[in-house]
Amino acid sequence: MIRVILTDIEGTTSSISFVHEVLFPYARKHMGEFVRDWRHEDPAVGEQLDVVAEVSGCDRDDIDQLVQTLEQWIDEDRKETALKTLQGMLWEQGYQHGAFDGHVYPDAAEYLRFWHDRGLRLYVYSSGSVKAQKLIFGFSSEGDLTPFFSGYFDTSVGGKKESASYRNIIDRLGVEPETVLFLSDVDAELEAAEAAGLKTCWLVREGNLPETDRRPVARDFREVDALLQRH
Ligand SMILES: CSCCC(=O)C(=O)COP(=O)(O)O
Ligand SMILES: [Mg+2]
Repeated sequence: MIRVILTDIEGTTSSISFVHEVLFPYARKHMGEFVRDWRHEDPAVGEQLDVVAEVSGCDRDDIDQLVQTLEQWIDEDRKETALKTLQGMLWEQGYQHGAFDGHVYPDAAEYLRFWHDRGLRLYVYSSGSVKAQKLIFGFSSEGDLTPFFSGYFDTSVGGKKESASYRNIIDRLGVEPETVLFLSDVDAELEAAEAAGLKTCWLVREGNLPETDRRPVARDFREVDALLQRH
């Protein structure tokens, strides 16, 4: 019996194109100005720059090199926690200034509400920081969806392709792994979740459905709901 839904964002609740064509370019454009303006004002920015220097081996005092590293990480779609934390901070300005709304598929919004109202507990697990997760759902094209979520997990629990991360989440939720359904568009994330004992469903929002009997596949959250009815 599924009691908890744990969902990915990019490619699952939200389009890949919104993340790659709106959020990442905004971060790429504003990163330099953001870290230069805020590194002395906000200790949290300085802390993340310490981590960037440590991970990359850059000189902590060379702000140009640090910015260049962050821009390169954005181009490479690196899931570095420090980058993701800084992105969350600067996207806040974009959402607040109305530069964009968070894209959420209408079917995702509809069924998140429906599952919440039916008593399922909903959580997010994304490489985007918890702040970025709350922003995309709080400023979403479908309205404020944050009241439906009971909690958020980012890469501070571990990478999404590592099964230990899912075991961490299960420990924190205090539930049996087989009562949790993890939704994602990435095969390797689903495999890691399955190795930790979670149930999974593969979201394929675009293109042909893969031929697989390894796990259920759904085009949208309506099809996920049909799967839930069978559990
Ligand atoms: C929280 S919106 C930004 C998403 C993001 O930065 C990202 O890397 C997407 O990762 P996901 O784990 O949601 O596929
Ligand atoms: Mg994804």
